[in-house]
Order: sequence, then structure tokens, then C-alpha cells
Amino acid sequence: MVLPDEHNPLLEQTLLQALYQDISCHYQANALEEAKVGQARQRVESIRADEIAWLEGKAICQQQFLQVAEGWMAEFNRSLFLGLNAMEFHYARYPEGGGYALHWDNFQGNNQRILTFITYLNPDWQPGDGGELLLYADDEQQLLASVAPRWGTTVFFLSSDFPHQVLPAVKPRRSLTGWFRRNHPLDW
Ligand SMILES: O=C(O)CCC(=O)C(=O)O
Ligand SMILES: [Fe+2]
Repeated sequence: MVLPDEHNPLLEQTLLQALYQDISCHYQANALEEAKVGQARQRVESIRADEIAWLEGKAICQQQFLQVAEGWMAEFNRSLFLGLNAMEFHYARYPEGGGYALHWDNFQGNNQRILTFITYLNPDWQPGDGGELLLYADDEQQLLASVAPRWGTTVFFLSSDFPHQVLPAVKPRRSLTGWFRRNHPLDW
């Protein structure tokens, strides 16, 4: 499901603005960390070039966002019976020219991430800037959707059903990304 930026009923503009300020402050304060790949958690920029910061509710806008997300989780459980019981979110900033190669959001044998969420925090994103999210069918061949990371555009998809990649962009690309999870009770 892709919600276009202009009429996003899920996230208020003031909250998007505050989240944008927050990720910008993290970047300026060198508080973003290089994202790692694979179960060995290695940095491989050719696969994944972003820098991230997990939301821990330290800023008021993070608390507000997490509250909104709690509401979505309750609603997803009520209307779609997804059995979600946990969530995790991080800011991500891809440098100019950096992307994320084709991947799945769950490691093999693990399907605790149920629903992937992304909202984009890029003011003035123009056609030709790149940075599209490409979503594929589970054969990893058939392209299903190409989403430009425009301000406030918001995407949800089932984490175990859609392999995807992020194309390089001509300028830095910012997002808030997260997962609604069904954690095994013994893992808590
Ligand atoms: O930013 C995006 O469009 C997708 C990011 C992504 O695939 C991920 O963080 O796993
Ligand atoms: Fe992903």
C-alpha cells in the first residue's frame, strides 16, 4: 500500500516536520551509525549505504510518532488479525549515490517482521533525483511498484512477501523505516 504525500491521512505535517528536524540533528551531531548487513552484521557499502539511528523515544517527536504507531498496530490487529506485538523504527540517511541492493526484510528462517513501514522525509524531491524503492514479486524478477521517496509518501508491505531494493539518488535521501513484529513470547 502506498499513500501519496499530498493526502497522507496517517501522519500530520507538523509531526513530519519535527521528524525531519530530528533526523537532520542526528546527522549534524554525527549520531547516525553505519547500517550493517547479514547475520554477521558487516558494513558493505555496495550492498547497503545508509546510516541509521533507532528511535528510542528520546525526542518528543519520537514519542509522538511511537504513540501514533501503537495506534496503527492496534488497528491492524483489530481489522486484519495480524497478531502484532512489537515494533521497531529507525531513521535512515542514504548518501548521494548510495542505495540498498535487492533484499528481504527477514533473515531466512525468521519471520518475526510482519509489516514493513517507510515514510520519506525528503522535501523537494524531483523527478530524476532517483532513490526509488522498487518492490518485486517473490520471484525477485517481476517489478510490482516503483516509489519515489517524496516528502510524506508512506509505504506499508508484508515483510516476508516482497523483496525490494533502493536505487541510488543524486542527493541524500532520508526516511523513517520500521517493522511491526510478531515476536515469539519466549524472545521478549
Ligand atoms: O527506504 C526504503 O525505501 C527502503 C529501506 C529498506 O528496504 C530497509 O531499510 O530495509
Ligand atoms: Fe528493506
